[in-house]
Amino acid sequence: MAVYTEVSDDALDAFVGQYDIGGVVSCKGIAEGVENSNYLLQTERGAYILTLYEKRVDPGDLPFFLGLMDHLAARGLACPTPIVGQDGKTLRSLCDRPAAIVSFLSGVWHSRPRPDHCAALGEAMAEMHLKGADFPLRRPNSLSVAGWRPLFGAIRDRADEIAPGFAPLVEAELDYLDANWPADLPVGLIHADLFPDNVFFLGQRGEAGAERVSGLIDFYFACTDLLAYDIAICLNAWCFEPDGSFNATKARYLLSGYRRLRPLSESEMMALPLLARGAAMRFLLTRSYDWINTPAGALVKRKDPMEYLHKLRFHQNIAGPGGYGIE
Ligand SMILES: Nc1ncnc2c1ncn2[C@@H]1O[C@H](COP(=O)(O)OP(=O)(O)OP(=O)(O)O)[C@@H](O)[C@H]1O
Ligand SMILES: N[C@@H](CCO)C(=O)O
Repeated sequence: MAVYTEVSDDALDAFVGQYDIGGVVSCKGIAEGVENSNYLLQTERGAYILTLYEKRVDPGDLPFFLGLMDHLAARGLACPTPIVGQDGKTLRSLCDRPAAIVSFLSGVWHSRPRPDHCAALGEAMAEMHLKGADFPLRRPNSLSVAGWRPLFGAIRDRADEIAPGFAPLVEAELDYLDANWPADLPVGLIHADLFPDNVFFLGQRGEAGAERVSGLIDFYFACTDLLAYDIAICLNAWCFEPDGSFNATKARYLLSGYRRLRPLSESEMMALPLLARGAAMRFLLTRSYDWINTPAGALVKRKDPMEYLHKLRFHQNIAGPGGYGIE
């Protein structure tokens, strides 16, 4: 459970008193997520999400994240809207952490998404890319190719705790990614963490095509980067089965859904295997870092780095976009 910071009743009442959302009815820690402390806040006016920003979020980036959600929500994308306080601000401080309240979105996420969910995800991601195109702020992706080597440097000494032979394997892959990472693909606003738990669906469950995306959440890795890299992250996060096998049908649906709204160039298609290797490396490294560094006693379930080592190996053997079910 991702609650790193406990909030006392008095501190919460004083905090919520700075908004026009009524008094606190209840506030419960949310048993999902690994990055920040999240609470489901029920007030006299309705349901909200209270987030206290923790370790990996740079406070200097918060105006970007909150401004982005505001921008996308104003253009009709289903995403949380930051709530403005009586002082006109969305960002303030609680228990010595930066904190904000955002709107609550209904829906459920699917731990085993079907192909039709992947198609809907593809469309929603393309809609986000299009609606983010005129967002005026920029934020470089600190977890892209230039950030991976320093991240690995921070865990290299304990790399054998992840897997025997982990260090040389990662170093060889980093050399390859550094040498081949594309520089000339379309760039824009990307989510960069669009995993199934960050995409909510509503509608008739169980019936293919009957559910619609009701919300994208967790914009706290959003940045300015290659648009196709966002797709590569999703190929990793949505298209592998629990037994580790790759589901090319899901990949085809995901890419077709995306291309219905935003066509992909030939160069973007050809770059997908490389971008997917990079995306696998990103989550392999952050999960490895967390595996080694999560504080004892934190109410959080660590995510398995080995899942991403397996995915990396899969993409290393893909020659072109045909490997993802498309030509
Ligand atoms: N706006 C929202 N509406 C409804 N539920 C939300 C909202 N924001 C967050 N949640 C709930 O809180 C959980 C954790 O949120 P979030 O994914 O932002 O946390 P996180 O710590 O950044 O996690 P991670 O980066 O691991 O996905 C979500 O799975 C969801 O259940
Ligand atoms: N979605 C990430 C956690 C947040 O970065 C993962 O599954 O590793």
